[in-house]
Amino acid sequence: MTDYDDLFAETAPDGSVFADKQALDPLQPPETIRGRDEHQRQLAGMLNGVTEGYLPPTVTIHGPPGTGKTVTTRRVCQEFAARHDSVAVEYVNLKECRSIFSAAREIHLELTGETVGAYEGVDGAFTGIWEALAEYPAWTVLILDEIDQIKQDANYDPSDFLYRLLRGEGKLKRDIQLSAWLISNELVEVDLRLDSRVESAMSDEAVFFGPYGYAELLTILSPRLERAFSKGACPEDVVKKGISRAAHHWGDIRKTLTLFRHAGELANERGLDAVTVECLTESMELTEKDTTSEKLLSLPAQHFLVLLAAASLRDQRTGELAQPVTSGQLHDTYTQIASTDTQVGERARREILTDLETMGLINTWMDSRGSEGRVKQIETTFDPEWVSDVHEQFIEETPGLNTEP
Ligand SMILES: Nc1ncnc2c1ncn2[C@@H]1O[C@H](COP(=O)(O)OP(=O)(O)OP(=O)(O)O)[C@@H](O)[C@H]1O
Repeated sequence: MTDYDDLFAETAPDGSVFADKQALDPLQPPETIRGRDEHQRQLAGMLNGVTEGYLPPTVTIHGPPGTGKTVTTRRVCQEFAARHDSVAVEYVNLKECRSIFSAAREIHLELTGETVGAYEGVDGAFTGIWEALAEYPAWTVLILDEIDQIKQDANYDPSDFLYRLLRGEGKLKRDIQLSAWLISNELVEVDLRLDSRVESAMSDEAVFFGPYGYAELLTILSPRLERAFSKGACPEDVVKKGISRAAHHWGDIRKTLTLFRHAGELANERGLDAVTVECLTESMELTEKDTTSEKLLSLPAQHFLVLLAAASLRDQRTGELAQPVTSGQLHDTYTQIASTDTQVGERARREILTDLETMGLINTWMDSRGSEGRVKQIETTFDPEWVSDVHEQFIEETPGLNTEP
């Protein structure tokens, strides 16, 4: 029988470097938005358009992961709405939405609390959304996070989707203005000129969030690190070194928080009183692998298969994974690993490669091969073994996906 006193005593943290580990959780909302003053000014300026009777129909907030797009946008909008009765803000995360219908259904659910049946279709969802908005204040900002996910629907066209969403206001008896704020890693090009009421020059605005630099990461992280670690357990030189490396390699706050969490865990495992530069160096690799694996596991199935094909070819002599691979080699490997009923054509694969490059997972370039002409080369931006490492888990989490061993 288990002796629980012993069990809990043995597993209790002993002399941990952490005082409040939760402070390193990226999901923890920060008390204050730091290091994004210019962006907050830009967003506030747009919201203040309300006082002049104008909000842009769409605003694209774009930039690489972990650069504070969501947290800054939500905070500025909420604070503005709290000061203006005529303004409402709604936030919808579309990260699970792989189709136009699921996106429309998610927005409907957020605004009404009710689920739209599949039989009601996209039109039914839009109608429900507009019925709900009829009860809203004169100005509504609808924040649509991770809108790039809908791209997986081959019929998705951002201009058409937003046109359908925004033009609904014309159907209302009373005047209400809807402004869609789109958060995405890429710039979403929206052209609402289909609608003669919207002047193209005024139709959309874009705000870019670049990777964080050293000074910004330091201002954002200092209070969190102070809370997270016991006094003296994360010395100043380690903090500076960690932040400098994180700024140089990523500029991503989420990865930087993970970097310090792993470094602290390594220090604990080794019975140290404080995090050392060695812990940090090892944590860099762990963090890179962790965050990349997470990204790989959230890829759409075909994207994963194409990446797997780019990272599965072994050098016959050394047994090492071959990098880079040519597009011809990728094609051969892809047709071997993807079962016939799941394979997509060459054009779709080319588009997927472009997506993977935008996501920062691969680099591609053209090489001149004399008589063979120009050949496309493809290389992963990380250790290619990591794709095989998550292969099994990916299959388990993706029902219906068949791959050959
Ligand atoms: N300027 C900031 N001030 C304070 N905390 C921040 C700031 N930027 C980011 N954070 C912290 O980092 C977390 C992640 O930021 P956020 O989700 O806004 O990034 P993002 O750019 O939207 O990322 P993604 O594109 O991956 O969704 C936030 O929940 C917050 O805890």
